[in-house]
Amino acid sequence: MFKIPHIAPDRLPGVLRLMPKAELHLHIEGTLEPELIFKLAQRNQVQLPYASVEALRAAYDFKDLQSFLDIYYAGASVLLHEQDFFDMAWAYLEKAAADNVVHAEIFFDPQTHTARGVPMETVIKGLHHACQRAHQEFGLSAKLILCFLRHLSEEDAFATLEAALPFRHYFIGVGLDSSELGHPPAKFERVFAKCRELGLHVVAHAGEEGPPEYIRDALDLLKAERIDHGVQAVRDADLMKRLADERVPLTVCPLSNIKLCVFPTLAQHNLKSLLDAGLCVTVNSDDPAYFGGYVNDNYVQLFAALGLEGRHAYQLAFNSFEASFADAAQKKAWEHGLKAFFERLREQD
Ligand SMILES: Nc1ncnc2[nH]cnc12
Ligand SMILES: [Zn+2]
Repeated sequence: MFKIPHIAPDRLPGVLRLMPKAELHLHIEGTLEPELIFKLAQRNQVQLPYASVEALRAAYDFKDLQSFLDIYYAGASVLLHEQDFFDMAWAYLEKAAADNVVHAEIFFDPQTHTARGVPMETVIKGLHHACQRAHQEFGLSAKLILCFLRHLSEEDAFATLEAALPFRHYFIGVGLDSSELGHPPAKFERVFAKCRELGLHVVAHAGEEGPPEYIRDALDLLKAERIDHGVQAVRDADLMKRLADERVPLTVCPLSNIKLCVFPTLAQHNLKSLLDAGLCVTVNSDDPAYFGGYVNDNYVQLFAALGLEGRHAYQLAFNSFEASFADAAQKKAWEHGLKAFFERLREQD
């Protein structure tokens, strides 16, 4: 077994920031910073219901998932042209590269845009070109995952899939997001079956606010390969055992869970219990522009609040590569790089 060197607590934040990692739960529309929202609003002559960047930021005081989603969809209304989607994704990818993210699997919500008359092609090509450039400039591999909005109908999801098929080679999978309670996975069983037939990877948000049954249904009905959030699994011992036995990855988003009142404080977050139970947990930022931090902020604040150590850092980064949809050779290379990173820390001791 690879021996992780002890890292003094004061060195840990620096190590977490420098450590190579993958980000697997990131909504690109959730990276729109207020400054960019205002810039795009001006460029596209879109009227915003907030007087200033400060007034918009002051509204980021959420009581649950729905209160966040209402503002998040309003923020996305400034995106109209391919350049807008490029600019949004590029701003995120620059930050991700600075955070030593070597691989990102990025969610996008096409229905938020097509419902406003923005063509699917505009959305996907703008995002794709930013991903391509990040690979060229930073060596960061960035892949897209198309999410269906679960508060809309399955029929709408089918129409969205149809519209996206001409651009099939620009995205690697599909996901399910938006308002969870009252919109169980069963609602999307047929469209997910179709996506699997098309060879797309499938993931789903489940157990963020919703009950453990939604996680089980995401696995059994949608055949989800990863569960986004999944923190409510702790309420069901059988489900916990299954998630551990099958090593189903959970893409956990600590700062998101605090901002949306899933846990009262970071110190009360259950990520350590999930890790200790042997689950393949990963750390991610969800909607960093709204939740107060990008992926490294999630790592650093979580580690401080829960008293996590170097071995947890290694495990979480390792899990992020294991849980990714990259091919086996690529995963091996990243895992090798991660080990080399921790070996170098030992030499510096
Ligand atoms: N945390 C989240 N849960 C569900 N849908 C989302 N869309 C963007 N962020 C989300
Ligand atoms: Zn999410």
